[in-house]
Amino acid sequence: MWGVIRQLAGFLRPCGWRFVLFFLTASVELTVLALAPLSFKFMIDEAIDPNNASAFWLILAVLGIGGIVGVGCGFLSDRLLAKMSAIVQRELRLKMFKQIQRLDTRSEAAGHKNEIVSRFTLDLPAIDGAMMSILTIGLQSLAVITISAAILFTLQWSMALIILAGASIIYLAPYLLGGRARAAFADYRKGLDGMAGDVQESLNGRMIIQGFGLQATFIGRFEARLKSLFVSHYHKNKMAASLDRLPIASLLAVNFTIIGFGSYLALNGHISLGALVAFFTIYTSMGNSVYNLTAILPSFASARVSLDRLSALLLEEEDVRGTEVGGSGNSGNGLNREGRAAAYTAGEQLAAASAVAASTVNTEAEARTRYASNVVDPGADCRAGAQRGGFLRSPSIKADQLRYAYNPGKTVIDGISFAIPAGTTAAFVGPSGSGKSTVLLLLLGLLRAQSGSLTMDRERLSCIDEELFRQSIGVVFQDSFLFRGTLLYNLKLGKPDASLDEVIEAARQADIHEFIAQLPHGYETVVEEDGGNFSGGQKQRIALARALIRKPSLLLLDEMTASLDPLAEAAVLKTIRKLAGQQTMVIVSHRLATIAGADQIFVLENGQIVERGRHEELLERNKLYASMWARQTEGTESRKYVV
Ligand SMILES: Nc1ncnc2c1ncn2[C@@H]1O[C@H](COP(=O)(O)OP(=O)(O)OP(=O)(O)O)[C@@H](O)[C@H]1O
Repeated sequence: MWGVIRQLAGFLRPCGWRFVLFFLTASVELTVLALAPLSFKFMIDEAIDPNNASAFWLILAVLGIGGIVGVGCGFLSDRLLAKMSAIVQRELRLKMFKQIQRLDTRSEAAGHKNEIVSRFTLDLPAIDGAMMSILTIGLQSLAVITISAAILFTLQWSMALIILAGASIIYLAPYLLGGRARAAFADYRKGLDGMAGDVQESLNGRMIIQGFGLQATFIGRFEARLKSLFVSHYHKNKMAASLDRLPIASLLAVNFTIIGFGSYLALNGHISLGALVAFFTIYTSMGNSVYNLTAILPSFASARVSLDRLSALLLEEEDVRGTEVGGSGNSGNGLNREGRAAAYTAGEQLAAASAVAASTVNTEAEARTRYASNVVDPGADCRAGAQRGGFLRSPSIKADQLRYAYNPGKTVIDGISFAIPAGTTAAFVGPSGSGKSTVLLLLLGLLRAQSGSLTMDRERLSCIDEELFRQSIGVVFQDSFLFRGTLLYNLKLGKPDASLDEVIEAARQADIHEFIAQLPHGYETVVEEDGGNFSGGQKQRIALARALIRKPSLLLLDEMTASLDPLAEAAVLKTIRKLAGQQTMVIVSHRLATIAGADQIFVLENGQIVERGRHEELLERNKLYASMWARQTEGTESRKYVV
């Protein structure tokens, strides 16, 4: 519980003066609330019993003024709390969103999209709920209990002692159940993630499900999911109810003891009637507070699980960066410096991630750190006064003994070396899984080689400012994702300050302007989810225009014609051919017709370059490339639409 409170307190840091003011106003309100029952003692013993009217009015006036001040402070603290909750959620949402932007594109965490989404929809609200509970019910109850306990001790110490002993018993059950409750909450949350994944998958794949008549299979699978979710749901509810019920039972036992013992003391003249009434009133409000505290325990257990899940994602990010830190140097490395700093801040804020998360995450973290310690530091000796910005002209590229493995022991890029002169077109081809896309991600700086060096214009990639570097390159992936918004919005993502003329010029270059111009809403046409209102070829050309609008000095194309029909492919290739020679271009493709006109072709097999040269040279060599070409052109007319 203290771990959760500590972490939540850390989140409140951005609230600054608001938190201090909240604490002050809440303290005034709570002191008034806790002292109010004492007025009964004074009213009975000082006013009613001795029949003293002036004491009566004085006590009433103090009570009234105290009430007004207390309520006023209460209103103010409510407003402050509302603002603080909104601030904390805004900060956490932003932090998480930033983390997602930095996630290694191929990391395991990035693959679990539903779990990431549920961090926003389930975990952040759970954390908000716990924070609100602590700052309202929790704070109020604690203040009332502390002040009441002090008053009770001054009124009658032996009864106060019994009450405190009773209060400890009330917390015993939740304490003992805590671990199991946490496990039950985590299990249920995981089940919900799985269910969300099923729903999303069945929506995404509905064409295949319906086309293959798989509805019954998927309903069956969902029923199986619901069956296990039912068990974890029931278990979670049972634990939450036990956390609720056991304290009530203990409270009743303590009540019984207090009523009996208090009345016995009054009966024998050990305490006054006023003191007895005050005692019971104070005890009742204290009992309520004790109960209220126990009632928020389930939200603690839930918040604990949510904090663990948040930490796991943030630490996952830190791990990935950790590999990069090892892999790309430290102080001299401009790339991702800001990202690492942010990851560290986030890591610090959630540093005290619970033992549960820490144990699972750390095992992997340790493995990665050990792995990363073997990594060469290519960023350690950036040239003094080196060009740190983006490229003004097309860069030359040189790779020397590049080596990369996603997982320790499984090398995917196995010591490759190549040189691509400025302004030329190079292609990486090879069988599926040979490492083509990995090379592209290395060139993009989205992955960092564990050893070897990669230079652009003789400057190490790790020395080049990441932001400026990305601004100078254009990239088109096989999945040419279009975002929600208009076509204009999607095209301008490549260059937010582009004028309409620039947009049209890029669209013309990508051979998509004519098509857009004849749409009823032209560039203002709204893109449906997943670009559903455009064909694959149209999406590819829109994506190409998005890349071209920034006039990139380096253009990277990853399997961009793989999912196109021959006609669409021919159109896109015509566009690419026009672009050849204008900038350095790297194309990754397993369709050789796409790249046959490239200045250099590198043939990858099992992460190694096994052949290199121009199309004709490779055909003459009559090895892997030639056999791939023969297989792809077998029975078809030789494809002419080459780069
Ligand atoms: N995130 C990842 N984690 C672990 N291994 C990965 C990951 N991504 C790719 N790999 C592995 O790395 C190897 C190279 O993958 P890559 O995607 O670079 O190949 P490719 O030549 O582009 O394949 P394809 O033509 O099928 O797209 C493959 O064996 C693949 O299974």
